[in-house]
Amino acid sequence: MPTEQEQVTAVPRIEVRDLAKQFAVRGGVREVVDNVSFDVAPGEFVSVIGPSGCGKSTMFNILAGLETPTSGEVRVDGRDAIGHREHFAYMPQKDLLFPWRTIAENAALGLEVQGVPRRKARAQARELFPAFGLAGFEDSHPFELSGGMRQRAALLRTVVQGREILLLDEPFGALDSLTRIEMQNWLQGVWSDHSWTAVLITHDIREAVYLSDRVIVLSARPTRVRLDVRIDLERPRDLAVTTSAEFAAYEQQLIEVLHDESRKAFAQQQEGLAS
Ligand SMILES: Nc1ncnc2c1ncn2[C@@H]1O[C@H](COP(=O)(O)OP(=O)(O)OP(=O)(O)O)[C@@H](O)[C@H]1O
Repeated sequence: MPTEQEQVTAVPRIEVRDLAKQFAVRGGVREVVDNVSFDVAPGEFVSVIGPSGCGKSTMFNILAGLETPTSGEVRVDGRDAIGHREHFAYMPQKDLLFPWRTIAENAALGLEVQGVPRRKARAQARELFPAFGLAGFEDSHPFELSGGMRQRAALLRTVVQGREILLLDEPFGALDSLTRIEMQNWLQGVWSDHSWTAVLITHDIREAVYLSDRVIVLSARPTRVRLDVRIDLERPRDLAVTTSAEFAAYEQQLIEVLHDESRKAFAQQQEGLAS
């Protein structure tokens, strides 16, 4: 455990400062992100929740270097990261594996694109198969795997490229509830084994509390940080913690704020429809 002094002086892994994003739309501009600021410490697991359409994916695209902000800063390990794509291992909602490639071939693809020779890339990817629960499936094709396994293979493909900050955009949204719980437990395990820093977008408050050190609630559009809550539940966590009074209190606090913002977002959408 770092000392209190080390925690105070450590450079945050990710610094987001006064981030704003507007899109040009017919008849004007659409303000989507409005002065969002937060830090993520090295090794921290932070979840981001917010009403539908508030700007979560836009913010993630800026972090991932896929979109440039209108103003504000993103720094990774103290350095400007705007427009840089190399820092983040991205786990999307859909696995995006190539159906005609084997899992090992899919997993090595990112390395091969970076110029690593094919044999070396595949050997490097294969080393991670056991930790990702994929041992024995190296030569299978995506259609032979379950949804959860395909998601793990997609994450393996980005992690093997040495990107140690995970950006997880609702990665379990399409999975059935039992597989989802298995994946949450698996993610908790690999996250702590590898000391990754992780930022997760989710609509599931229970998932956010269960996995996170902190949960950030974003407001309705244009989005701002409405609440930033530290989750002080002991780790490692197991399912029993989800029935505790502390867990329920966190859920309640987050649900109230999220519902308040969702009502505003819904009203905005109604106004938009009426105008
Ligand atoms: N390229 C674009 N041009 C114009 N508007 C955009 C563009 N990209 C996103 N938006 C708008 O920005 C807003 C936020 O979209 P975004 O996808 O970031 O929200 P979200 O919080 O991720 O939504 P959800 O929770 O439903 O996935 C939406 O109103 C969307 O229409």
